[in-house]
Amino acid sequence: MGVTVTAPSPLPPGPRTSPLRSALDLRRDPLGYLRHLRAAYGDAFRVRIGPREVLMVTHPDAAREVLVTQAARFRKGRGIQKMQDFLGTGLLTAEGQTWRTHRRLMQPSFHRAALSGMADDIVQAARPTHTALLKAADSGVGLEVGGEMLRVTLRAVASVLFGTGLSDGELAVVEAELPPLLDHTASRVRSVVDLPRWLPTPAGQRSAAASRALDAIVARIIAARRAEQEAGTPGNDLLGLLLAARDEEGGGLSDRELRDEVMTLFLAGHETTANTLTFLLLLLARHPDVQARVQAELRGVLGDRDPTAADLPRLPLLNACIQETLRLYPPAWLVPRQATAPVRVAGFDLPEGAAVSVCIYLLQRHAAYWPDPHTFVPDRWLRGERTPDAFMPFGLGPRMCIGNNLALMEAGLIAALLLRDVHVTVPDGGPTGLHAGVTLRPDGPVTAVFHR
Ligand code: HEM
Repeated sequence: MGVTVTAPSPLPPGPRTSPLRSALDLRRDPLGYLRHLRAAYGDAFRVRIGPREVLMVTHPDAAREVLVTQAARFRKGRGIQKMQDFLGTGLLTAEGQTWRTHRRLMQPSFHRAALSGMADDIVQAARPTHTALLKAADSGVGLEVGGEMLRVTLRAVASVLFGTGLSDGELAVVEAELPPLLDHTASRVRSVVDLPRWLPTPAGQRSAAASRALDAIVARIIAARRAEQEAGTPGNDLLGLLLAARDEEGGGLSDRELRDEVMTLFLAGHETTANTLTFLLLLLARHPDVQARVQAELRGVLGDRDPTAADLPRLPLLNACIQETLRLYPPAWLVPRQATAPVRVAGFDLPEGAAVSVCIYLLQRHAAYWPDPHTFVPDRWLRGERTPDAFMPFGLGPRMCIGNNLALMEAGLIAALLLRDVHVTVPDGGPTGLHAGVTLRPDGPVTAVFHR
């Protein structure tokens, strides 16, 4: 009987710099450093991030190995696991059977047909921003777009989740309390040294108080909705659908599970979509010719009407601009994993426990897949020159974003409403650098001047 002996693969290539040097390079300019490493070592390379060596993957085939074909041999990276402090066990952080059960229960609520009924709520949630932009246009005063987009997507997620169930006072609490909580969560995810949770740091205490305030609101709404459901009127917002969701045995989500999922959807669906809209406005300001064509498209299809879900497929150029924005600036630019068994990725054998990250940012600018990879060319999508293999802003495989249709609908509706009536310019050109934290965003304020 023959024995097959597989030769051990070489170690992935990577710099021989000291951990300190690597930490400094990563801190100063993470994307520039990773770009430099790819140029020096190829599509898969080794880089030290904090205390760990990580295999960085920037090629679609290797990304598929990690996220699709061998997905069962990975769990989420350590950073994501730290989010459990605030999120509890929601879709983003759950693993194994718990994740499978929740994903199966929640998936139908995120199908396009279920979501299209929420389009009007999204447009209403964007109304205050629309008014703010018109006012800014009339006064000629600059407006910081990044903050405005965070506010509008927070209101949009709140309205999709709760419909009109959130009182104005509660919305104000959510608007005040959620951002610091999300920031604190993001900084815990990024931090290399974990302070114990019981250590009373000011940011920790602030976020614990915020968490309590939000919990009280979510608990009140869940209780009210359960009562309405028992009375036969569950409501068609996302919370109503989640409350009504049942698995094959007739089981649903408990109050605690619903709370964790609601917080997860706030976290996952808020800043990602806001950053997409901020980059979109910045890119259109830098490409006034494209912006003029987008506006002509919007006026042709909408006239003076508000956008609806049915309008979105009739706005090919706007959609192409959103896709091209997501290609150049994927908000979830890095997807980290940890191997739960020995695996082979990009031809390298990795032991159980190895850290692997898919760098969506570099992958979507891969020169073998995208001609002129660093340039904003929305028309490539209209000409059918897109390469679906090398485009994965929402990830791939079983853990792919559950909110992708919602995000595209939300970005499309908000952009259509705003750009129908105003032309955006960024007189100082806007920040040239990127902040690559948990999400990717411009590394400074984007101060826009609007014109009617
Ligand atoms: C442009 C906006 C968005 C982008 C770029 C984005 C991107 C992603 C990516 C790349 C993942 C996969 C992470 C991984 O595999 O580790 C993910 C997961 C997820 N996203 Fe999104 N997302 C966006 C908007 C949303 C929205 C609007 C929601 C819901 C309100 C949402 C909810 C989720 C959830 C719950 C997960 C975890 C899914 C699971 O593990 O089963 N996302 N997102």
